[in-house]
Amino acid sequence: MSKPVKLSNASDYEAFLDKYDTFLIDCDGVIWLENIVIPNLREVLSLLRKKGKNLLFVSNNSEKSRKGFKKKFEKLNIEIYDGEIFGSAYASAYYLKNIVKFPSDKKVYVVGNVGITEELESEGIRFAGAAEDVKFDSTDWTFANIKQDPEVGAVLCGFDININYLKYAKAYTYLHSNPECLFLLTNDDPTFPAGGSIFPAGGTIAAPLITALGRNPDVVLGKPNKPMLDCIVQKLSLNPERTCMIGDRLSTDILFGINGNLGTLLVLTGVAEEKDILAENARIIPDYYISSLGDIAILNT
Ligand SMILES: O=C(O)[C@H](O)[C@H](O)COP(=O)(O)O
Ligand SMILES: [Mg+2]
Repeated sequence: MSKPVKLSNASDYEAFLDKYDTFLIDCDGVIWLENIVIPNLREVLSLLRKKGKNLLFVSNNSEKSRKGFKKKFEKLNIEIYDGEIFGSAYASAYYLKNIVKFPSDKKVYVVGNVGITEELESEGIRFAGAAEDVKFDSTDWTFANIKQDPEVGAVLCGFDININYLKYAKAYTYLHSNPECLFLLTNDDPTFPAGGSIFPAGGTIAAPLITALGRNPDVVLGKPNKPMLDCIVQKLSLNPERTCMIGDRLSTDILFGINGNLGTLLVLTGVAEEKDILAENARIIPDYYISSLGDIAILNT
């Protein structure tokens, strides 16, 4: 397997940028770590814009809708425009509406937060669960109180900071009692970087359901999976040869780029480390890697 090329000086950066017109840029671990912007990232993004590059921010983070992401970009003072964000919550809503053609008389039961429900709303898809099942009194708990909504035709599971047993119990009953009920995950990342460490990510939330049901989800939307790429390709006309995926995780971002025949650049500011790609048994290898996307800012001087 060929070794990745390390980008480490101004001429490497120039040659790399010249190869591509469009950059699909991951967020957590590339642009920011939680609420801390990676050093010099703003400058690099404005350099890419000055060079006329197309930018699309492609994140598996389902906590935020496009609206929520836009607010975060603005709060962190990072330039952003409508149509430049594609998150896994939006991919899920887009997929249900345009690929599944989810019936308007059905609802999606959501194990997740406002990012998912805002995107379902934006695509006109009805839902249950999410915020309405956050608070319940466990002292009065009885399984007899788990009532099924007959309109639920899919369960969509993403990152959920308010996950609880009630949500699992409801999601399970929909999926167990109705083999037609679709089981979707926004993404299946095992971990994500934040606060100087890594933490369980959106992909861990569905694990109890998978165990209880004894089956995997029907579709996982986020990177590296094809549905996310199909949704992006259906919306924008991309020339894979002139498009590069930039990310911090091999099993999602870099594999996504490889699966889509895109160029790939791994940054070392998030989950993956240099040893992961240089090891003899490394399986997912980017075309390029760089310590930080912020390093490219030296081209501004
Ligand atoms: O499950 C999650 O929420 C993800 O691990 C995470 O936030 C990934 O976001 P990305 O790196 O794709 O922006
Ligand atoms: Mg990331």
